[in-house]
Amino acid sequence: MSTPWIDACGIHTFYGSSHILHGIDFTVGQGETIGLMGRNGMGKSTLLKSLMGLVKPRAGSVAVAGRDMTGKPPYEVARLGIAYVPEGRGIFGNLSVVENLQMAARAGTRGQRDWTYERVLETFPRLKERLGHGGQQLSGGEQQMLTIGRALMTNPDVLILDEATEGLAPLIAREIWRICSLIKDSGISSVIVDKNWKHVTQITDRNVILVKGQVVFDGSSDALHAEPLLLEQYLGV
Ligand SMILES: Nc1ncnc2c1ncn2[C@@H]1O[C@H](COP(=O)(O)OP(=O)(O)OP(=O)(O)O)[C@@H](O)[C@H]1O
Repeated sequence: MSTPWIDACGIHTFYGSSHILHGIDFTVGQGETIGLMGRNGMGKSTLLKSLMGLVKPRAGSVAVAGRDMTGKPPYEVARLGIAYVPEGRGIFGNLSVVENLQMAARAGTRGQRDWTYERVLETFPRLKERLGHGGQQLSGGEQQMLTIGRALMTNPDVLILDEATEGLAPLIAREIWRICSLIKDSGISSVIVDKNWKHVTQITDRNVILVKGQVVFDGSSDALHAEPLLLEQYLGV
């Protein structure tokens, strides 16, 4: 089997004395699209931050592309091809759409430049109409498109999307799901956190559910659909 892009073992993460993640194993294989689910406060964002080096796990290890990155800073993790779109986004509001995209441009870890400025604009027609606008003039949905577009400009191997469609109008959310499918088809691995399990499982190969900082389910979308009681018990649907 090829080396996974991300391979985390036995992660324990704390905020002060609060023990949030209790020994999580989490892998992202090459070309895999993974849904990370669970109710509010179960530790999804904390897991993503632990993978990215934004929060330092107290125990366990994180390998990226076969290299031990445990405790390494976020920019080093990002340089190994992991693009992270945090909850609540984080574009540069005082820069235009063009500037936000162009400042992110770089080749990927294998020199790939599949995602060019032109391709990103083709993928996000709405952004194309707003090139000169400042980041802060965009709607929430457009800001989310811009953050995803910016992440793609780095030609990542893995795209991590926290709360992919949170707070977006249904039509815009649908557009984000369309883009997630395109990203999957392009061969980029992704980890998608979203409340809408129906949309998530339509495009994911594998789904991981967290309850109180532990993995309670790790399986295919078909396996999850076949167990409606799990959905009710773990996701409250
Ligand atoms: N910076 C922090 N300091 C202290 N506690 C925190 C911090 N960030 C999160 N927590 C707590 O850690 C737990 C897990 O939070 P986390 O954000 O990882 O959950 P989540 O599954 O992503 O949920 P949500 O969908 O609400 O973001 C929660 O109890 C939360 O209150």
